Amino acid sequence: MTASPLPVTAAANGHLDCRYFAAGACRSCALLETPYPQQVSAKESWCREVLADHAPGSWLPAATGGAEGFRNRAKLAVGGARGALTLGILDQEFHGVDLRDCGIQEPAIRAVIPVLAEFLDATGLDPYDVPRRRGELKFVHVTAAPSGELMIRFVVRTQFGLEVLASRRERLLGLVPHASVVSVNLLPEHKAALEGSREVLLHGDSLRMGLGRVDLHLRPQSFFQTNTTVAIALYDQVAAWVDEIAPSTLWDLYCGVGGFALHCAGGAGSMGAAAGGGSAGSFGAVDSFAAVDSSAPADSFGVAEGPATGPAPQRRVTGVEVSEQAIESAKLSAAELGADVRFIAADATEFAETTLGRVSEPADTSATTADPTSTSATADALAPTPDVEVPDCVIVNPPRRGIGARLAQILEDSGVEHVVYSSCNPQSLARDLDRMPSFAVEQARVFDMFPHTKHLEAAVLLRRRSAGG
Ligand SMILES: C[S@@+](CC[C@H](N)C(=O)[O-])C[C@H]1O[C@@H](n2cnc3c(N)ncnc32)[C@H](O)[C@@H]1O
Repeated sequence: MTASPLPVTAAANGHLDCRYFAAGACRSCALLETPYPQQVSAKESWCREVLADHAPGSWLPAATGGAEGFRNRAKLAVGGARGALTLGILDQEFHGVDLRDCGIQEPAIRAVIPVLAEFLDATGLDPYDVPRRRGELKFVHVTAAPSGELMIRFVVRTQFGLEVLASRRERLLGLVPHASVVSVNLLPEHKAALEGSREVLLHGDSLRMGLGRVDLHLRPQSFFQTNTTVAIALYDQVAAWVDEIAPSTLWDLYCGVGGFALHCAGGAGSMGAAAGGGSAGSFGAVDSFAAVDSSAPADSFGVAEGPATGPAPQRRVTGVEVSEQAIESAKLSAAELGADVRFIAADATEFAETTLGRVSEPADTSATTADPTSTSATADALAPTPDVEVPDCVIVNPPRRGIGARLAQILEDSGVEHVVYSSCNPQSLARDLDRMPSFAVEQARVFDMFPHTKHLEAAVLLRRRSAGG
């Protein structure tokens, strides 16, 4: 299948018309036929239902960032035939379906897809043929920064594919001069995976994600929230909660490249002053949020609307993340901001257990978030941590599986007063809350990170119940 030269999407009143969807060629946006405001209210209702036993004190209005052009990352399967490649998805027979005009991608991604298709066509490399297990080109991953700069990653099967692409590096940079990072990832195995473990940088090493108050650095294999506008809303909401709590010691577990830790370090507004120049201090993107549920009660925990004034509180912040690369990026961002944040490459559960002390074994010991491969890698990082104290507040933002029984029990048995839990899976969030009965859910908010799908991000603010409360 080849690309259509016709524009295929048009958004009106938050509704996205998509010819790919209408033709049945792509059904990834399963909720596309539901008007966008209804999608959001249905997600809120579902989330309230899933968390009903935990009775949040209040629900803040859902944060949304628009129904079109919101995805900052495309993971495009390469299909078609040599010289006539498709970039998009593979159908059930593994034939390429070209989605270069997909309307949910950020404009910078939509603009570069045809350029990348032409570049790859000119290499003479074959797309990977799944049934025959032959060919070279598997995926192209593109991430767009708010500046329009790009990270482009090619996933290939063999060293040969890598060498062909490396030999055409200059040509690619001529075609896409705003590519800050270009890399090739090797996935030699025949398996349903989007990338392998070996990554070879051809150009640059990290993409600067300018989020307003904080610039984060993103390397090829690190996690980043897929919707930049909504990610900023999430970071600002959590920073507002943390500022209200005013902890002197804060942990950000599963910190990735440091989004929460850096937004919360030193209090809202102080980061801009610390950063000086650049994009610091701009709150432009936050202005575009729509408050979808106007029925939610207003209270003092709003999203920060601008830089706070006055001296920044002294706050000791520690970020913990299993990916060493992500931690390197976080340290770089902290240094640029002049933020005194300690970042540690470690398993979150092991870190908490080592620091807060051993706890009684939870009932279901099978459910653990500890990464079995991380033990030796993190042992050194964890050995002596004399300057890490029991925190007043812990932020957790785990993968879909949640924090699991062990970490939940550690937090339950600790002296930690507040937990902020940001989750992309309300069901694992509810399970983890069941394991922490000492905490009450004070506030909750849905962040529509993934429009047109049933997925969502939910953040809750927890406070330890007072004795007898
Ligand atoms: C949902 S992402 C959140 C990242 C970050 N908070 C952000 O906003 O970008 C989950 C992160 O947890 C990390 N992770 C996965 N398992 C972990 C573990 N056992 N201990 C620490 N970090 C882990 C992943 O590498 C990933 O960066």
